[in-house]
Amino acid sequence: MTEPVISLRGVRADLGSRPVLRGIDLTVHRGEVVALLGANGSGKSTAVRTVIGQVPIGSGEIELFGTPRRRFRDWARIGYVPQRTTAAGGVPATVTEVVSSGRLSRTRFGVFRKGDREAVRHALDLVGMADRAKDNVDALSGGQHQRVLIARALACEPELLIMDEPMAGVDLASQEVLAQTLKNQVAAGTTVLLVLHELGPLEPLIDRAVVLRDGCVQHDGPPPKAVGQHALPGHDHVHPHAPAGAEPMRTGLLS
Ligand SMILES: Nc1ncnc2c1ncn2[C@@H]1O[C@H](COP(=O)(O)OP(=O)(O)OP(=O)(O)O)[C@@H](O)[C@H]1O
Repeated sequence: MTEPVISLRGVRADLGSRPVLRGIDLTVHRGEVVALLGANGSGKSTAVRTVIGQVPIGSGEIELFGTPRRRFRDWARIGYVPQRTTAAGGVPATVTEVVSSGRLSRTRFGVFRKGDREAVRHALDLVGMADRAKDNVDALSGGQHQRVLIARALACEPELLIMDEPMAGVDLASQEVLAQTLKNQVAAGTTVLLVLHELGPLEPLIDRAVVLRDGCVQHDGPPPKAVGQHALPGHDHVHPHAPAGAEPMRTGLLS
């Protein structure tokens, strides 16, 4: 087994007065692709948000690349794709501007050099959006927005990719592009933690599934076969996101 890239031990977290994570153990080793599954409200998003420091933990320990999270500073090693939101995004920006924001952590004092601009172009190529580089993100479909968010995460050439429901509300063509992009990343050695509500087209890539139920780990092992997570006991997921083909969603791209 390779060394742990993400390690959560006994992690508890409350949101408001509600205990949302009730003692989670989760380890992702270098090179692994782990799917975090579970019903709506089981704590999947909260778990990944504790990993990247967006949700404080009440107790337990989190390590990133073997370093306690509170001392971890090397955020350029991690690409994060947040859960899509239907809330209005606000700031007008081009596709290149959004993807460039993902490269900032690799620059010195925010100054873009040739290599940085090339990395941004390459990230856009990877998700098949190079021809939309100058477009305003408001002009994109939901699936294209998601490709841009993934390009933003790839722009820093991360060793670890954390994605919260990357396929949610994404049209079939974009799903195929994203699955292929992810496959290439995994082949190149990137470690991946994905929140999913079903395995879908990513199923062949998944090494291990961790299923949450009411803030606890219910299963940690081989992914449920072929049928996806819907076959698991206790599954009652109603997906909250807009269907494919709906009006372009605003994703809060710059937040
Ligand atoms: N800011 C908040 N304040 C209070 N409760 C919250 C907050 N955010 C989330 N919750 C609650 O915490 C629980 C876990 O939410 P979380 O988003 O982690 O679940 P999830 O498994 O990712 O669900 P989904 O599949 O719907 O995205 C839910 O019951 C949710 O209502």
